[in-house]
Amino acid sequence: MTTSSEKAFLVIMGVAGCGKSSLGSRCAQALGVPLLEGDDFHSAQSVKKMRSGVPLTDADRHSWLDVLAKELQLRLSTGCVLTCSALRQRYRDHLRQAVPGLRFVFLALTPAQARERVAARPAHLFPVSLVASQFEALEDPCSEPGVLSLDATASLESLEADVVRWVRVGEPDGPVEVAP
Ligand SMILES: Nc1ncnc2c1ncn2[C@@H]1O[C@H](COP(=O)(O)OP(=O)(O)O)[C@@H](O)[C@H]1O
Ligand SMILES: O=C(O)[C@H](O)[C@@H](O)[C@H](O)[C@H](O)COP(=O)(O)O
Repeated sequence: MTTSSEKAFLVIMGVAGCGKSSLGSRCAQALGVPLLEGDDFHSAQSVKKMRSGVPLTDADRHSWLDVLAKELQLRLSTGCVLTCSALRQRYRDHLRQAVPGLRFVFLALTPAQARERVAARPAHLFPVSLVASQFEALEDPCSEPGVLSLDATASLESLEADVVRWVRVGEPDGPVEVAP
């Protein structure tokens, strides 16, 4: 349970287009904690790679996660909501090392739904051709502790309400699935 003296620390995770930024900003506001947009911390080289349709490697993501871990540690006294793809378990563990007990909200959707959403925002750095590689990298976090798995196609209002309830009311042992 998160009490008023204990600040919320959450990562909103999932593939490109799942709604991390949209839900993250709402949750940060609702929970009264700062928002950290993980994409703002990619290196120029990684941004260039993604823009040109080349998926990031573990090594690209390792240095990015190092930066994000430091940014999380700078917010230990305030809590925060971080948006970060965090596709593999080792990436999530990297962030957990910075903030023990860090919680993850996983926005689940199908490859077709992700492609449709990414294709609808052509000015964005992430091309639709890379969506398949996101699903290849994705390791389902549902067996890990402190994970709330949500249907990314639910309304943002209901997703926000589910997250706020989870943070404020507490979590049972193990992952939680909330129906849309
Ligand atoms: N729950 C939702 N229902 C409908 N559309 C959504 C939802 N969440 C996000 N979107 C839309 O999907 C697209 C991708 O959302 P975004 O928040 O940028 O995802 P991400 O940060 O994971 O790439 C945006 O056009 C956004 O408006
Ligand atoms: O690990 C990765 O491959 C990247 O983090 C990747 O997921 C990308 O940065 C975003 O997903 C694109 O930006 P959006 O998340 O805003 O779509």
